[in-house]
Amino acid sequence: MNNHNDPFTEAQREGLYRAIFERRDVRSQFLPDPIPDDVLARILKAAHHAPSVGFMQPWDFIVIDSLPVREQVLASFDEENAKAAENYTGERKETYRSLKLQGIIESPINLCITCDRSRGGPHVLGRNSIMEMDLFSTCLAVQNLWLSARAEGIGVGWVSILDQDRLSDILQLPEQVYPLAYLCLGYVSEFLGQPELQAKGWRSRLPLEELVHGNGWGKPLDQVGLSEQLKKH
Ligand SMILES: Cc1cc2c(cc1C)N(C[C@H](O)[C@H](O)[C@H](O)COP(=O)(O)O)c1[nH]c(=O)[nH]c(=O)c1N2
Repeated sequence: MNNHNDPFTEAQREGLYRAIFERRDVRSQFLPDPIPDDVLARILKAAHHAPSVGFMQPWDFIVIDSLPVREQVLASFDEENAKAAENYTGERKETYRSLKLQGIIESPINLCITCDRSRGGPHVLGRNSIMEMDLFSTCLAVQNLWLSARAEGIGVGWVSILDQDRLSDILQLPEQVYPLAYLCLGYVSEFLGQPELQAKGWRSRLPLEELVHGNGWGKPLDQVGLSEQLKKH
């Protein structure tokens, strides 16, 4: 029975939280199986239903299955990744080099989600003071896609170790269109139980209770009940 708040049933809530907690960034576990068009259309629709500043909907979705295009993107990754490795030394550098940070060729589909910075004209409701709001909106489309893909059993990996201008050239983006997210999509052999970077000892999830503050940065949380609850999660 629904009340005015129309809460989800317990099973529906569990499904939503399952998508959130079991979503993973996938690089190594892609299977070559194609993603059926109806499934891809569903997750694109989920992305398109993200909130956006002034209902700007600044996103476009570039579906990439061409091997030559993906090889060009991979070449940019290889170059940028070699530069990134130079930020580390010793054991950390070896660990960095051992990490697999993209699945561009192994995944059956790559998807670039872009942000058209001029969509809807120069004055977008809600974007008068902070111009980056269109970029933030597009990130929400990415997250919607990522979560719905998980619910469909499809893994997504975000590849950001790329030269942005080169990516724009490869994808022939117009000047005002920003390549916000380059994603690899595909069915997977498994979803890891924890972030791969944590499993490989790179970095761990921070305790939530250390990240929640009361009435100002670094101030203790006076809400005692909340504080206790956060420690449990
Ligand atoms: C904006 C942005 C950019 C990137 C990522 C994520 C996001 C949000 N991540 C994935 C990232 O490493 C991953 O989300 C975290 O390690 C947490 O793991 P789970 O996503 O929970 O599996 C990521 N991973 C990777 O292998 N190569 C990459 O270039 C990037 N880039």
